Amino acid sequence: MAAIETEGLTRLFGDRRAVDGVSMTVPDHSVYGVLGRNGAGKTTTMKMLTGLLRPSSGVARVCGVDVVKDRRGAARKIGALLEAHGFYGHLSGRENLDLTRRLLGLATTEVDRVLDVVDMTRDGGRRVGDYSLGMRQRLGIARALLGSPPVLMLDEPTNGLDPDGIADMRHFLRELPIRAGATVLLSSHLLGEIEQTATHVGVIHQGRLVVEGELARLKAELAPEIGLRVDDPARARAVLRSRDLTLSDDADGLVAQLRPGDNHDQVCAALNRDLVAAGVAVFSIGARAPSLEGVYRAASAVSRRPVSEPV
Ligand SMILES: Nc1ncnc2c1ncn2[C@@H]1O[C@H](COP(=O)(O)OP(=O)(O)OP(=O)(O)O)[C@@H](O)[C@H]1O
Repeated sequence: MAAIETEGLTRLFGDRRAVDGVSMTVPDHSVYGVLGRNGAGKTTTMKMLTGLLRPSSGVARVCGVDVVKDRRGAARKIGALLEAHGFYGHLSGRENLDLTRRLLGLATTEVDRVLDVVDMTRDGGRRVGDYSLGMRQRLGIARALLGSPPVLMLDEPTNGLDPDGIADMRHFLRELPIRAGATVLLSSHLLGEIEQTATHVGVIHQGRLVVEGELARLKAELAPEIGLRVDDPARARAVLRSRDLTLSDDADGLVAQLRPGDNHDQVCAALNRDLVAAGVAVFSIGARAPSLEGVYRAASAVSRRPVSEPV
């Protein structure tokens, strides 16, 4: 059984379709990354799954439990890190966790267990007010882990962290299914973030799920690409227009998408010959490794932004 399954999940705000007919499948024990621009509908989707928002239509099941018919039952399957943490700064991390533990009626040993999972056993006795943002984020995940929910839902888990904190958190997220024995659903507007942490990806664009699947498989299915750096991209575009290629821009220059079966080396040599013959200086030309950016570009056909920028 899938950890999360939705069919035609839709949420309207007035006549605005924030989430529009999303049918997604999050496999058990995957790290599933929901990728989309700001306002794409990621948070609204997560809120419907956790029972914070009611769907306008459609069905969603968490570990087989329907989120509308049994909102509490479904919510019990999920540990979520959604918004501001709301920790008490004057209490220690351990004391903060203990408050939630008591509310949930769990054994006292739960606090030690979750602190251990997030590698914060040593810092558990310190005041949360003295924690770094990254530590507070980990404490938020520790709280989501209380009671061992089978699904963890993390909305933009690296938001606001510094580069070291981001690297640590990404490493931690990759290990989370093993450490916590859970399925992880995380959202991000950063391609690199999903690429480095997720086993599966779903791209949401304007409320719709435009592509979904195992990341490695989606990459493998991509048409091969050639990256070009030239002195005059506009001229190069004009020269290459005669060839049957899809051209787009990226941070480093131009990207030419080949047809399945095309031979990289031969196409590279031919493009190089054409460009040089037309007086365009070619700084570099070569095959590009299939990337999530390619998957995103192919799926939404809207992103022409550099890979380092948020989608
Ligand atoms: N309570 C609300 N009332 C009206 N419109 C809303 C409400 N919540 C979200 N929206 C709108 O729904 C759309 C989707 O928002 P959502 O927060 O789900 O996007 P997101 O992908 O999570 O973006 P971000 O990364 O910025 O959080 C946006 O256009 C947003 O303005």
